[in-house]
Amino acid sequence: MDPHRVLVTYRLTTGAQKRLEALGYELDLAPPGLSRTDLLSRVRGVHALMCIPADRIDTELLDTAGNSLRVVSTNTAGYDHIDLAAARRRGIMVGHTPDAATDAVADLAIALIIMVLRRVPAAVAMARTGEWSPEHTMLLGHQLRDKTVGIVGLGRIGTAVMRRLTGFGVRQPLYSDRHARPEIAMQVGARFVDFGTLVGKSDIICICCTLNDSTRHLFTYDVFRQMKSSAVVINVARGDIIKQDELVRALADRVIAGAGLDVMTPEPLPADHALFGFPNCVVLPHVAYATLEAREAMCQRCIDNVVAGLNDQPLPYSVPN
Ligand SMILES: O=CC(=O)O
Repeated sequence: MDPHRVLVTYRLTTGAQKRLEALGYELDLAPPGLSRTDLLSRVRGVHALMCIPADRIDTELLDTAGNSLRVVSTNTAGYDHIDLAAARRRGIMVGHTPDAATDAVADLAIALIIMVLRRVPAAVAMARTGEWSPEHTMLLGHQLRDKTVGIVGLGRIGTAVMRRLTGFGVRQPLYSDRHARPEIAMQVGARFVDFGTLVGKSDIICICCTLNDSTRHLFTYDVFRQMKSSAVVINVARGDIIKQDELVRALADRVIAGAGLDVMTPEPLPADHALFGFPNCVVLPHVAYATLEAREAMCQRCIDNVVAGLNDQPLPYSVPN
């Protein structure tokens, strides 16, 4: 029997690549940054596709891949770039890499909170120019103690963010979600509230939920207006959870005090985008998952899914039904 064909659209870690090469598949290790046209041409006839969010996995792609395709394995926890219903209709298994980057993302969420509250980018810029004096009113920010943090989405990442926050002396954290999660909430001492309450009461709102029809554009100008004017919003989930133009307006109108974004729309964000013009808005290039440890775990899980799927086994990290 011919070997299974596997297309990989991103750069694997050295360890993961060696493992994949040893599995005897016919590999197409595509150069990163594959155009849609190249993706469509390379996906034809493959049995497994290892992909990232830049690759839109829709009907067109699945049709182009054809009947051979058995597994789509995304190297991410999020899978909003995959048309799950279309994959299901074709009997294609879909896997992701949950929990591999939880610690990395939670660490970066804390970093973003502190960067915004303590005006770290402005401080770094000031140190570089040497234009600072030892007076005591320079770049005053806010500390975390006694602040109310609201987490939108108490999944793995939201919980990991809350665990980290307890050491900072924050007030009892709030969370909103599709439903209460009493067991997890008890572990981290969080209180379930409706979204409106969370928005109105929080000093720091950290978006950790998945992107789906109910969370797309959840944060509008109207929602920003319900926040305290001293509040900041952090997004380590997906850009489309915020109506980005309305965030720009809210920052311009000083409706909120700042934002820290690891995700945005589109990615990369054009260099002349308005969000880069606000000193109180920290924008990072979607690097929350970017630690060596997380990356290795993600690549290995992505391969685990392919190996299982091509052996007609259930995927160890299947997307939820
Ligand atoms: O964005 C990264 C992920 O979904 O893992």
